Amino acid sequence: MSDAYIALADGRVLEGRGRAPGRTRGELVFTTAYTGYEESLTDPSYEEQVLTFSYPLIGNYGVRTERMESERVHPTAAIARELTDEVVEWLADEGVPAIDHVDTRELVTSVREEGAMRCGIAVGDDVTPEDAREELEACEGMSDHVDIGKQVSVDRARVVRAESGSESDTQVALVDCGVKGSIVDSLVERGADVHVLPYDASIEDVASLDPDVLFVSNGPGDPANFEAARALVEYFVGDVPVAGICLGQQIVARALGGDTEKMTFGHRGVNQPVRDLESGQVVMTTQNHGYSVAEPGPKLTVTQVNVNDDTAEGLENEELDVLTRQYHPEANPGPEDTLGFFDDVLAMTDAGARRTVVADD
Ligand SMILES: NC(=O)CC[C@H](N)C(=O)O
Repeated sequence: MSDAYIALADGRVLEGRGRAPGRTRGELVFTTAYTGYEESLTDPSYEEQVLTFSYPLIGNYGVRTERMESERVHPTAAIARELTDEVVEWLADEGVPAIDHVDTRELVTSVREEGAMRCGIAVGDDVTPEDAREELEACEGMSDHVDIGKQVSVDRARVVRAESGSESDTQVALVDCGVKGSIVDSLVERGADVHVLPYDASIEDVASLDPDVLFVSNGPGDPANFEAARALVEYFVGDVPVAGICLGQQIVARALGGDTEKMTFGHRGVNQPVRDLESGQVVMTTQNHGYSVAEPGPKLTVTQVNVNDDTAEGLENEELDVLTRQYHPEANPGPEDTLGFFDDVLAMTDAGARRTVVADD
């Protein structure tokens, strides 16, 4: 008898070793990241997903709060070949079921062949395969989580200032659809004040800030379920520079007449190659997404593509001041090739343009 079961939507039930107890469900996905498990486990984009690590040994560096991207663990469960006791303790404290001694190669190849799939998890001394199957039956598809933004966004607006007590000449209105802390940090470190707004902020909420940039964050689920953020982009584009990361890119594309689609198993890892179409340069990027921009629409140009599958990694409209990335330029975890994105975003603001003129003189 095992004490941990994973019931897959394809009908199979896998056994493992129970490390942290509980029953749950979610969309089964995998990351190939070999570093940054604290960042991944606290990335709000993993809400409602069961995260399998393809790297076999997770937890070697302990549990470091300074590496966390939010205040809690977001995947509903964690699976690895081997989890350290320290990571297991953290997950157990957070009430997040954890399983190891699983053949993660089998899980990963199943997801690779059949796509991200719903699964049910049951961990504990007296659980049965039937418990995991019950969880699976109750599991909704990712697109059915129509108000997933509410689960991960701030309840009310808050501001993070570059310098406490004084106002920066760059005010960013950041729509928090489940933002990673290091995205806010990346903007603040570059001198911007960041107003973190709820995912369903209104046009009036944004207008009252008179922002220099409208920034749509990363986040979980289907971009089609973020109607309020889409409406903000549609309203402000052309008057205010617009930027977005990951879910943000998808929302911006949808707002400007483009379309998104679900990928088979997505991109999750820290070595996804991306080519810039103008320079030809390839950079290594961190990624975590299951949807992609299938159609950029009439106003956006695809400026960067994924080398593996040609999906859109960067969108731009220079005249309208729109700049987005599908990958995670904040690189937490991951290679830092792409941090310049934040400089490029801030260069779209009036203050940024003034700085460029001074630098050019
Ligand atoms: N990291 C993200 O922002 C993920 C975006 C979206 N939820 C997707 O899976 O494609």
